[in-house]
Amino acid sequence: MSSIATTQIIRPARTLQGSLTVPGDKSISHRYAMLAGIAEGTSKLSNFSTGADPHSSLGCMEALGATVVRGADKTVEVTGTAGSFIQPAGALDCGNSGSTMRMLAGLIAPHPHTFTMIGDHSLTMRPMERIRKPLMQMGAKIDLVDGHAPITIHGGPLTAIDFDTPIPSAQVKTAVLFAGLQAEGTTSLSEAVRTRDHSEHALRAFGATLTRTGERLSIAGGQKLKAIEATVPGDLSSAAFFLCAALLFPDSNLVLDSIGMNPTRAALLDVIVALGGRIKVLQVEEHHGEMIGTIQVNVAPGGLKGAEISGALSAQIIDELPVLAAIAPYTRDGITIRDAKELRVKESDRIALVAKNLKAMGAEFTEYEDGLAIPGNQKLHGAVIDSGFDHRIAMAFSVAALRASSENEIQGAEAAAISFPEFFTYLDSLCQC
Ligand SMILES: O=C(O)C1=C[C@@H](OP(=O)(O)O)[C@@H](O)[C@H](O)C1
Ligand SMILES: C=C(OP(=O)(O)O)C(=O)O
Repeated sequence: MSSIATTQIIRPARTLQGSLTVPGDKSISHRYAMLAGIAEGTSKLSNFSTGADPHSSLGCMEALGATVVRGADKTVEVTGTAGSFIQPAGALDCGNSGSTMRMLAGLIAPHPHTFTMIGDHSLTMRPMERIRKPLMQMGAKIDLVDGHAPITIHGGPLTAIDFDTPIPSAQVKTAVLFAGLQAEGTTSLSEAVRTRDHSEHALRAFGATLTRTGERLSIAGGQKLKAIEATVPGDLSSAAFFLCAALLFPDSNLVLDSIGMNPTRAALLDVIVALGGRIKVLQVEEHHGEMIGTIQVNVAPGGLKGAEISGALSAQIIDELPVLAAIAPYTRDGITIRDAKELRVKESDRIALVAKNLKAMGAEFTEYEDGLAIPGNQKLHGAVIDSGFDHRIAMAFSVAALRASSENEIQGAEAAAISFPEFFTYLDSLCQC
């Protein structure tokens, strides 16, 4: 994050009421931006994410020869390169976005150019060997610096592989699928944990054929993509902050419309119900394979219970774990999170930062290498919160602050703009003091 540091004061609230339309899903926006950039024709994307990260992907597509027109009302038109990226004039700047760097690496590796991919300080600390390995197996020549960006890709023809993803990562899966789309032969892969399947839906929407046999996904190389018109569903990972905030007040009532409810992304809703939240699905429809719905959330009369989150579930709600940890002290039985070591290599070490900020607010907890155990029934006080310039930490602790006994100061609050620039405005309008 390079913008000017800002601090937000969050005061304790009494309730949360109202309805909300969150901006377009970050994961889907990345994929539509990239596939539109390689497709033939002009894709018209509505409700594109307002977060800085998917705009990093758009910027990279422009550098690779696509034309991008950003409309006023969250519409983006991308005229693609019909399968041929150009040699970019400079480095591809992925900003703060792991998704951009990892997924784009697979998309560009088959092209006969030399690419350099760079990112900000946080992105430069994140592991990139995980994409180098399968892409190298396909024949790509990729240089990293000690396992990290800057990444240099000496692009050229790739051949198909059979790949078993060792870590649950939709970004790695996507890098392999995007490379496989352009490789010689049929690439297949299987995942130990089934991660978000937006890439599979997006590839099909742009005209590619993908097959699934049991847990194995296959994609034949040499397929050409065609532009689409699409509306990006609202981002459930952004909505998560408001869903969890609503759980903190017995008389809250929140309606979320046009929200993405893809089953591989929606496990948070099951956790909320297990915790004692009530979710009513008011309407649901499908668009390009993605479920979009309207939901209403409030708290059941018994209040919030507790939850144990581990195994595949931790991978499926990895981005929502910080906010669940932040509300854990206010539950009755607490929340335990295990098998979430990946949190340590996100935009920050999210386990360490959650621990630091819970401690600052006076909470008790146990920190593990792969998670946290946070007892319930605790009273938290105001503190200075260190976001670590990590968007999800800034927003998670803004939610924790709503039930503290005094105001909290969120330092590095501008990080929210990475995925959800409107977050503080919406929080202000929905919360009643
Ligand atoms: O595919 C995606 O859009 C994402 C996958 C997850 O990362 P990993 O693939 O590293 O698990 C997630 O944390 C990230 O916010 C977005
Ligand atoms: C981890 C995240 O994103 P990325 O990996 O794309 O930086 C996130 O948004 O929480």
